[in-house]
Amino acid sequence: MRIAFAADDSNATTDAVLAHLAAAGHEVVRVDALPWPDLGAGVGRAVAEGRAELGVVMCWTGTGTAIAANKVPGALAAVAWDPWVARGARLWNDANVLAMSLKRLAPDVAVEVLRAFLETPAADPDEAENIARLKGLDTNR
Ligand SMILES: O=C(CO)[C@H](O)[C@H](O)COP(=O)(O)O
Repeated sequence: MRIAFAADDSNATTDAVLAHLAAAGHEVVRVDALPWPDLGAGVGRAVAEGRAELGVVMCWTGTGTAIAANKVPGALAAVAWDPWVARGARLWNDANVLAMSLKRLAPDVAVEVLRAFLETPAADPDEAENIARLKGLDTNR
């Protein structure tokens, strides 16, 4: 799968995420933009324009890059800090960008969260109406 990735810092957690993406055979599309609003929006655009199927953004908290990605119509970014939340973001929200804190998640936890996000299929059919409403908000701004 093609995964757009950007982070505004690097440490053992970002290294573990990138190592997992490579080991799992994903093609990583690096978005080299700074500061964090630009990198979040850059990953959002990469996904919304079809240059990547999913995106991963990482900043100190995960929140700023998620907010920035969510400014791009077609990008649905979710902050996740454990695998259950990451699975829910895919199943119930159809999220296509995962945002994680590079400061607060240990490397092994970040990889578990990432795996849950990547391995969960998008959108439970029971949520179709809610997800359509969510996507409709893009055009109602
Ligand atoms: O978590 C973040 C945004 O939500 C940033 O990573 C944090 O604020 C540091 O950014 P900068 O070094 O550009 O001031």
